[in-house]
Amino acid sequence: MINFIKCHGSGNDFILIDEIANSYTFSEEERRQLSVLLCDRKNGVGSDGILFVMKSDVAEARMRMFNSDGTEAEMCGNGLRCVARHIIQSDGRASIHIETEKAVLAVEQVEPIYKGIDTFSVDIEPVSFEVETLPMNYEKAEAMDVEIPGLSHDFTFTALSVPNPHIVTIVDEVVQQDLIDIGEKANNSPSVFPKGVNVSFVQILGKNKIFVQTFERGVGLTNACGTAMSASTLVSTILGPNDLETPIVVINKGGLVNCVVEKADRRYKIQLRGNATNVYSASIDVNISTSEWNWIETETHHSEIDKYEKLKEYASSQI
Ligand SMILES: N[C@@H](CCC[C@H](N)C(=O)O)C(=O)O
Repeated sequence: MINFIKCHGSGNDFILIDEIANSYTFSEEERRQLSVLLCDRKNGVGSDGILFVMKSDVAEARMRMFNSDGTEAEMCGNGLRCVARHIIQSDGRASIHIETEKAVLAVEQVEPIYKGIDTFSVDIEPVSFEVETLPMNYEKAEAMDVEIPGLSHDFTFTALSVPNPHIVTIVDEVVQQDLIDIGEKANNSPSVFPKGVNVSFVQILGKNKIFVQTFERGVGLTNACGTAMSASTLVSTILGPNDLETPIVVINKGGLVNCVVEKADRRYKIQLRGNATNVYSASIDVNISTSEWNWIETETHHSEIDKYEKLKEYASSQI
């Protein structure tokens, strides 16, 4: 039997499995198989990924994030807010640390970004523009606002890791089919992106206000991607009209978040602030070896869902 919480950050939805509270001990292969089985939107529970909450020797907890195709990501910004909420609400402290694959990150509960929405802030770092950190094979050490050979002649991209890999382009209008085409091409170009890449289109809506949509590595088109919105805020601060140290409103298909970019010496740090909404809690019976599973029990969190709908309505009125 597996207990989990179905949650989302900006409509980027996850199955959160607390391995500590439930004393689960999955093998690496089981985590991969569970992700493919349960994230499937047709025959599974349906989600963009699984968040495994594990013990940490250096922080209050450790987060591991698996995409719906079973690959593991270095980081997940929307997922980290959901894990932050989960640990903060059981721990009782409003400000803690969570270990991720590349860094131990500060997370905290902050002022609501919209009325009635419990809001969590997570640090997104380390940030690097060196192409080898994605990794990306390119003729120069950095790829800043350039055409990427083989991808498209119509768009210029900036490559960065936060620390998962991203390429970001600023467009006049987001054309979803272009994003899908480029996302698929980039993720089928191992000679350029040996570990794949998240691809984002950014539309500048005004000063300190952007719209972002992302084709995620290991998933495809999602409602929102937290690390992508952070990377897009940084790129549109360097190349566009956004201010440093100011909450940038980032509208997405699933709602909105705020991102704040800080610069110290030549290093950037981004804070991502937004919802972490629990949709339902569930128990399922799973046989990983036969890929069979059944619902045992679910409890829907109606009032959270209703409050989030209001934020979503407001966000879509802002595009
Ligand atoms: N949606 C996530 C990122 C999930 C991982 C990504 N698909 C990758 O493989 O890097 C977020 O909110 O950051």
